[in-house]
Amino acid sequence: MPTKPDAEFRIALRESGILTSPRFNKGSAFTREERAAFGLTGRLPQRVNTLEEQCERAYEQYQDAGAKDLARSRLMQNKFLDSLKQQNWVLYYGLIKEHLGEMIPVIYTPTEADAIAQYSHLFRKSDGLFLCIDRADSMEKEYLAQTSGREISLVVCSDGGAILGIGDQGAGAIRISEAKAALYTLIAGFDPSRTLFVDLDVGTDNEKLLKDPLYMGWAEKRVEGERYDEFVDKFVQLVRKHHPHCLLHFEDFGVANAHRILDRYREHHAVFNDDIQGTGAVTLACIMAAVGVTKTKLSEQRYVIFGAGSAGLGIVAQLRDAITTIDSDVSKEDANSKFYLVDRYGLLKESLGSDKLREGTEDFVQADKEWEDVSTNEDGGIDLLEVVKKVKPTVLVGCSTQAGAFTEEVVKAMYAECERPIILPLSNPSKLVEVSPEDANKWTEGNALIATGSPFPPVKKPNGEEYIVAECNNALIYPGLGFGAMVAMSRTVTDTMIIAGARKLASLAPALEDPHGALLPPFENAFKINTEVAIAVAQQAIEEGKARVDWSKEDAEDKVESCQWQPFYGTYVYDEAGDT
Ligand SMILES: NC(=O)C1=CN([C@@H]2O[C@H](COP(=O)(O)OP(=O)(O)OC[C@H]3O[C@@H](n4cnc5c(N)ncnc54)[C@H](O)[C@@H]3O)[C@@H](O)[C@H]2O)C=CC1
Ligand SMILES: CC(=O)C(=O)O
Ligand SMILES: [Mg+2]
Repeated sequence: MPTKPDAEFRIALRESGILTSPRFNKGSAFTREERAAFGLTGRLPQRVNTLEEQCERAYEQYQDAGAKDLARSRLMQNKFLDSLKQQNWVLYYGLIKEHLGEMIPVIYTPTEADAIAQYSHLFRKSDGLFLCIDRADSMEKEYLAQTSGREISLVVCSDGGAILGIGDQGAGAIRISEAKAALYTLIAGFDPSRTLFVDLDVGTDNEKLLKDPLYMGWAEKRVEGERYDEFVDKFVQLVRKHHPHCLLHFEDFGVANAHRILDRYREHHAVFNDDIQGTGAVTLACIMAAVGVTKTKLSEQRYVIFGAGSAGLGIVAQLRDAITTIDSDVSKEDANSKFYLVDRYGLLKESLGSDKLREGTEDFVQADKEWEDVSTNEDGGIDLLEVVKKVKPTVLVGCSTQAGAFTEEVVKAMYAECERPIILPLSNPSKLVEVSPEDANKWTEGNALIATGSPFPPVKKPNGEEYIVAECNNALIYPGLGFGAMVAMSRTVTDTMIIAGARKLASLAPALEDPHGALLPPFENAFKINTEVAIAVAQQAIEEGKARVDWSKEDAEDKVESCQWQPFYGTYVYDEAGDT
């Protein structure tokens, strides 16, 4: 039947049935009334588009498909893999598993950062659950519409407040939740049909997005304070009510919200903040491997952490706890004194005052009188270079989003006092790295022990040997941490469970066998590594009495391996009463 603009169709399809019908799908053009009538409200981002707007977006994508530059062509590979995932999970995961080292940078950092920044322009089809603060009253209905009848063992959510190093990306949050969930499947074996990824849309303060007519999220300023907390709490309680045993993973919340939310729920529920705890764990493993090379102890290092946000504070907490638990003769106060934190106002010191000193930094704030002899900048702050000169750090970690902040002067000042400096520029994506591995290697005459947050090619030592730069990214460990907690049905995710996972990862570092080797194993081996991490975490949960299972530590290996989903087809038999 020819269609007129005002033609009416009576359609029996609903929910994913209509979204996957090429004949009847309207995507983001479904009106609010249609979304309600066809069970689509939580399945689409907030904005309703016209066909003209959809054509504008599609035409941009069509033009991009012909682009020749590397970043654009990587983005096209990312889109290709997306569409493969929408068609066939086994093929998608099977393909990436076979080319893990090559494709992780395409589905994750750095390319995913570009895909997120352009989410509203690249949008084709929605996956995942979109919960908007503007519709908080219907949250349970929308949640159940996507989850009822499904067993959910993992929920990954983000409010988009601080995605990777690219800041507030509003509704682009759905993509970081999706990417992190996909890595759980790929690297640890979470069954994708039991995972849910969520955008908690509370608005955005990103002016570019707010002004963009194609922006797909709720185009209002970010809601903070009580209303925000109530919205997040409503969501957490919903997950606890309907899926009490599932792991709830928080990703890329802004720093203030990230810590508050984690602290609010960590004692009562299996929640995990990847930027705080996952980054802490992988960095701990990396530094454990590095001190293995320098034949020193964690407690013998002096640490300068540049960027005291979610990642920086997570790293400090994890290292401090590891120092006191591994070197048991070190008190918490002694351990605290080994850390020097530098943020946007310079060294964290008392005189910055409470408005510039974030909650959670109290243990590491320096007394001004210890720093009287050090020159200050025009704002009275103490810059990184001065801190490095005075502290003579053995470990320098960057999680500041400030590209190039580890200048030649900073790196050389560190090297002047430390034969094998441990330099970890962890900011993502690659373009935000605090120092390129190539420069760090050159400025230390090949003596630095280096790892980065995003993948980098090997560097050449002065003797011509190649040095593999490890990728110190939480994705190398969070899938195994979460899988171990899930298999053990752990009530909570404790710091000691995380340390158990980090110790396992550190024990697999190539640098332990060969001091010229990488500080962490490569992503190509991520599945095997995370299986071992998961076993260690499940065993620790049992030992601590957190597990809710009737099997013992010795069974952990079998239990973990038997629960892992892997991309195999199997044989299908037609059965009208079948359960899928
Ligand atoms: N490699 C990994 O596994 C991970 C890396 N990251 C990366 O670390 C970076 C920070 O992430 P989050 O901690 O989540 O963000 P965040 O926003 O919580 O923290 C960033 C911190 O850097 C500080 N900062 C900004 N400008 C600065 C300057 N000029 N000098 C010193 N400090 C400055 C901010 O005040 C803030 O405290 C991002 O690039 C992110 O991609 C984050 C998590 C994991
Ligand atoms: C790796 C990660 O979680 C981040 O950059 O935010
Ligand atoms: Mg993150």
